[in-house]
Amino acid sequence: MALLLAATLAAVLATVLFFQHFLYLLFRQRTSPLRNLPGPPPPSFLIGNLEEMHDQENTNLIARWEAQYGSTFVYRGFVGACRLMTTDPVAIAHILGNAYDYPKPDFVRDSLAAMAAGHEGILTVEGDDHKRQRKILTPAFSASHIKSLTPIFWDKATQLRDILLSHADAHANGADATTTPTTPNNSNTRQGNPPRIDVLVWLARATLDVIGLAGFGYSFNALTDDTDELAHAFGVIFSSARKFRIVPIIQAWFPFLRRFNPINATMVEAKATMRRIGLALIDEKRRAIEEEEAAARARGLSEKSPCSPTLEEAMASRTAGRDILSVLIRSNMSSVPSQRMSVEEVLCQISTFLAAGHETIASSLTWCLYALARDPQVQARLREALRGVAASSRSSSHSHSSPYSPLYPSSPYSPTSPAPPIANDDAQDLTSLISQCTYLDWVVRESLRLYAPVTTTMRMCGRERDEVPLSVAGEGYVDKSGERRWSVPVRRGDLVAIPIQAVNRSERLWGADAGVFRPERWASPPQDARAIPGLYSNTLTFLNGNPLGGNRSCIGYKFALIEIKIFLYVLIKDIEFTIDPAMVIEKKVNVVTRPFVKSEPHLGNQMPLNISRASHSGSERGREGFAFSSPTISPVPRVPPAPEP
Ligand code: HEM
Repeated sequence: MALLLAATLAAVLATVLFFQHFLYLLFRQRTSPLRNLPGPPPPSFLIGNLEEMHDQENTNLIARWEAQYGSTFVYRGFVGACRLMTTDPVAIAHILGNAYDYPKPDFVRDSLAAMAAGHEGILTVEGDDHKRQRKILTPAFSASHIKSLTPIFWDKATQLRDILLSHADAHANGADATTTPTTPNNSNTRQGNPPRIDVLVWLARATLDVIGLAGFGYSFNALTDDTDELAHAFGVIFSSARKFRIVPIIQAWFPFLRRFNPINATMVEAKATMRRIGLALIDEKRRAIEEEEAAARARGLSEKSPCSPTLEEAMASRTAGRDILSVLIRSNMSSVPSQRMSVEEVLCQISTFLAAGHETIASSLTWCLYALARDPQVQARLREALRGVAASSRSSSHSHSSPYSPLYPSSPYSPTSPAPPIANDDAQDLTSLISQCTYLDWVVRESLRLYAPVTTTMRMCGRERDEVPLSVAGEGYVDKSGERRWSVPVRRGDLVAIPIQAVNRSERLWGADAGVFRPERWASPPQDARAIPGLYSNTLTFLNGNPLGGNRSCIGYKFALIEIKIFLYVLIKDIEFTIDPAMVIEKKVNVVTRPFVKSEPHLGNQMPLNISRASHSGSERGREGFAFSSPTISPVPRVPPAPEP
């Protein structure tokens, strides 16, 4: 009886608290200064515009709102709560430049933590914890360090190319390509046509292999084997298609309801696997570093700090000591004890890198290949530029000492055999060469502009009150009283959406052809676009930050750019990608943007492209031996393609 009474009281109390919070939200909403901004009417009182927002990548929603309400407006969330959205470069610079005063809202951090990043990883922590972690992680992402990892990128790109070529050749020779041992069950081979390959799945495997080796010295071997338990565990946690569900929206405002989420046994098991392997990796790296240090001391280097160049040089000879996790652990060990990361924090970085460093790059490369398949002229021009790099490299270096050189059309190992040794100075030289290839650079900039893997991010005002400034040269906005304003009043708890993709594609900033894939635009980007406060290339693809106010920009952007360029070089040089013109590709966002075929939603995320061995034209053969790098490339006249999805 007493138990029943207690349960009833608890239920009544919970209901009262629930309604009290609900009333508070309604009151907050009625008094919000954001109510005075223009914006689209909410189709639903309960969930505002959230359902439309969920599918915005395919409907051009934000561009339509921007055209109708200007660059700064509000849309509605749960129970009509105003959320500020702006494509105004000055407003975005203010919010990103004061990142610690505009943290990620709790519900975003919770969903990132659940996705893979954990609650103590750099993607989810805020304030001083973030500053401390970022400082320790920074050396692992320096340009010179990432360059030392490039042999891994070359190996994996070449291994992928060989798998795809063996598939294309088997098909050309009349064999049933689906029987190729290394082919996952995702090809659709039609007689007479080049084989259709789901490039998304292959790129996901290759980039997982890269982050495994470069990130932690861990071999997933995903290109040749899909049985690795860590890869499986990660796949479960970072699960695929996301439907619009109302429960997480309500949980965002009533966090205690999250306790009632059903326990998913597969997920629990996957998290336990990630933790077990992560702890083993940390332990292994730490012991290796301690042994290295002991060996260095024994050689008379004991007075040097663990990060001194001499010791770095000594360690650099071992691939095992070069991965990001090793550098992070070394940097952690040499920090002041009070500033070090705990084991739990280091563990969270492993899953963060897996999530942030693999799906994003697979998505970028997939969309880039798609754009190139839809525009054969750009693809041909890129191939010609890349073959020019190869020719120029051959003419400048007569011998490549490694048993495997990425330059040569066919590597001497088969896709199923173990990867060759990674130590490869040639790989670093060639990386420097392709970094100077102007047309490759334009293609990468353009595809990262048009297909930013992360399309929107969310921030919350942490200041009691603030005025978000807008561009004085811009139009501002007209408030409900008819007055034009150039700043937006916000208060603690107000949500701000940063529409990365919409800014990257804004016609106001990029001109009327903003939605078209046109690498030549990078010869002279429009003046208005130069105001976008992006870390890279006047786009928001990698966001931006400010070391004083908080730097939440992508720490891995140099890693990403080099990996993307190397993969494009290796693949495009030898493989021609085409797409069935009747196929409609749409997007689905689950943290990163993935494609699916509109008529085949039951097949989930995929990007089916046709592949064949690229031929060498006479003019390309004639170019061999000539320097390729010309800072100005005259635009090729071509029919403007249709806007991209
Ligand atoms: C094309 C590839 C990539 C894109 C487009 C990308 C994009 C982004 C974006 C937009 C953010 C900010 C997220 C937010 O605050 O809401 C971010 C943060 C981050 N990225 Fe990347 N990323 C890429 C590759 C990588 C790689 C390769 C790594 C690591 C190996 C990485 C590691 C991180 C980390 C650790 C953060 C959190 C930084 C912080 O909060 O201080 N990313 N990335």
